[in-house]
Amino acid sequence: MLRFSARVVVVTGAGNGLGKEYALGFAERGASVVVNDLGGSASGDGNHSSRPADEVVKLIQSRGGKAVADYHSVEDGKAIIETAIKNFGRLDILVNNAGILRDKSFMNMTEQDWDLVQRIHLRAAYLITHAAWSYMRQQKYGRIIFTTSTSGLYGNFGQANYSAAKMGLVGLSNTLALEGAKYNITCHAIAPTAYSRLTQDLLPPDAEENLKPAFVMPLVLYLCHESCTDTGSLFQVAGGWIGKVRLEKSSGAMVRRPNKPMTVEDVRDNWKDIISFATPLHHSTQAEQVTHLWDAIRKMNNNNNDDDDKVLTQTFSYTANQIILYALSVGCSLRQPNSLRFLYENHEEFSALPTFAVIPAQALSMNLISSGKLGFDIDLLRVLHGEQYVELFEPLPTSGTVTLKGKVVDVLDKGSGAVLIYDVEIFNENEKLIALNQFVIFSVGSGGFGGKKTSENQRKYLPAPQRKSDQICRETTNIDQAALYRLNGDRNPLHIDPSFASAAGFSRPILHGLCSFGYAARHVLHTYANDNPVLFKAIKVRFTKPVEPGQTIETHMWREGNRIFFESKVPESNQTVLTGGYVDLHDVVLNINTPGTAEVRNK
Ligand SMILES: CCCCCCC[C@@H](O)CC(=O)SCCNC(=O)CCNC(=O)[C@H](O)C(C)(C)COP(=O)(O)OP(=O)(O)OC[C@H]1O[C@@H](n2cnc3c(N)ncnc32)[C@H](O)[C@@H]1OP(=O)(O)O
Repeated sequence: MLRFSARVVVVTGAGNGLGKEYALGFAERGASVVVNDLGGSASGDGNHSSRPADEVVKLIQSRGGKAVADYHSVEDGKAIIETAIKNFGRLDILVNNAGILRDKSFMNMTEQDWDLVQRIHLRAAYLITHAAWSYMRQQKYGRIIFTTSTSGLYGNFGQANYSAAKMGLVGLSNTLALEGAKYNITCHAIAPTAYSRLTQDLLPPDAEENLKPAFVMPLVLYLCHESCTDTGSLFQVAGGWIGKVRLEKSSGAMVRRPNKPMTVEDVRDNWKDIISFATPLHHSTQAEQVTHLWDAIRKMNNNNNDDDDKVLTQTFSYTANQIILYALSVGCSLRQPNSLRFLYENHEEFSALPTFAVIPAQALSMNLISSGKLGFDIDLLRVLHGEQYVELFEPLPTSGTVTLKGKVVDVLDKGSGAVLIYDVEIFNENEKLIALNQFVIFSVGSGGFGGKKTSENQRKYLPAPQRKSDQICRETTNIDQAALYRLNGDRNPLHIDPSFASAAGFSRPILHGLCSFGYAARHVLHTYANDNPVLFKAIKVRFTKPVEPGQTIETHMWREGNRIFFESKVPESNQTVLTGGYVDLHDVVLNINTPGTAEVRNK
């Protein structure tokens, strides 16, 4: 049982409804409670009375609990906090609950209606929280709840003043969560719906039974318990249902073009992308949204290099056939029910596997070698695929013509070899950037030329967490896997010709790195996204050892939020072949209920 012994709680507006329920709940679990209530009317007009607060205090005391009444207006926030300090010597929890309504259509709303609601909800929450803050900071502990409303989140006719004040509280809670973090002060906003004197005229007849304040109280108590260290969240809660609410942003569009004036027509022409939620973004911190913005600006500015003779541009056309061939070549099979969408062009959700993005990009790689833009000659006998990064900005089209722009990012001297890093961007028919690839190619024995050793432009691979993997997916490749995969366009003889493979130092032809990459990506997508390609955002991996066709790829996965770390092993050789891998998802949809269960789909 979660207890609040030795904790001191202030609940504002605790004479009735939700506030009363919170006060009773805290007291029952051992807290000392300041029951604040001015005893005013729902509109804030008329006389005040000490009765509501006194009755709640009496009820608590009759049940053996500890409580004192406080009759100050929430506008006297400091005085309410002093009641807690004077009576109980400290303050741990503040529940901002008091409120009034002055509902009127916006047309008829007076300045007084507006100001009073702002004062009681927003300004008073500032005043009382500010008074509590210094105590909480000093003792390095605090739990704060702000009461927002679905009227603010979704709007509500006749509540312009209330909606505005309630959304103000969400912003206040978000920022205080950040400022309080290092002092162990957590802040949350809740949007409750409950039957009370404030809402009785607005709710349907069966609301009293189904929307009891008692169905909101347990969430507030849990958020205020010392064991709950989450902070900065917004919850909707009513009738026993609780859900977290977050902001969602469309993936949007960079409508500005390098060195061109930005016009109204640019906005009109990109409107579909600006408002499309096909691949929504969820930024949980300011830093995430700033990074996203600057990435978009940087990408746009980089496109300025169109005339740069280092950029290789070409188009690539494909049909559903290539989408299906690719899916088959990285292990998709009708044995897996969810794979039909990748294998059948008439399936209603026919889609490209997200890692299909490497196929157009690979076509450009081959031309890069012959274009002279590398600045040096490549010997296919020496090159091995070293690392790969793919990021999608929207799902790949299932047919059409895309434009590719490839550019060498850096050449590194690694001693035992040279490392070539190049980016390939993919644009759709509307010239929108839809995918980014970064290839890292290792040229064995070409190092020692005195070049730089690292590049800040190289996408970093990331080590897996130091714990046993959360999930494992295992699949055996076919002896003809490379023979099939090469039909996608990478006709490097290393993958089919025994004498070429032998000259390159291998006992037999090896699998394309991008083929094992496709398998591992499928494993993650299957396990954490229910094979839904729309949830895919980005992937990075390093190829550490070759895989031979016919061997098994066993992918170990660790989930950290929406990032899935992974490594792949080949049990037959007992070697780790892919390391430092991660897949970023827009959202996680777990496919396997029991953590750690191996999903075996041997052919
Ligand atoms: C434009 C051209 C287009 C051509 C496209 C053709 C693409 C395809 O057809 C080719 C393929 O698909 S090949 C198949 C897939 N790849 C493989 O099998 C490679 C497996 N990896 C290896 O064998 C070794 O890691 C190996 C050999 C890569 C490196 O091993 P070592 O030499 O033992 O290196 P090590 O001593 O471990 O490290 C030395 C420095 O190199 C860095 N490094 C290591 N592995 C790397 C890798 N995979 N990618 C990038 N860098 C890598 C290390 O970090 C180290 O650098 P530092 O000293 O700075 O830490």
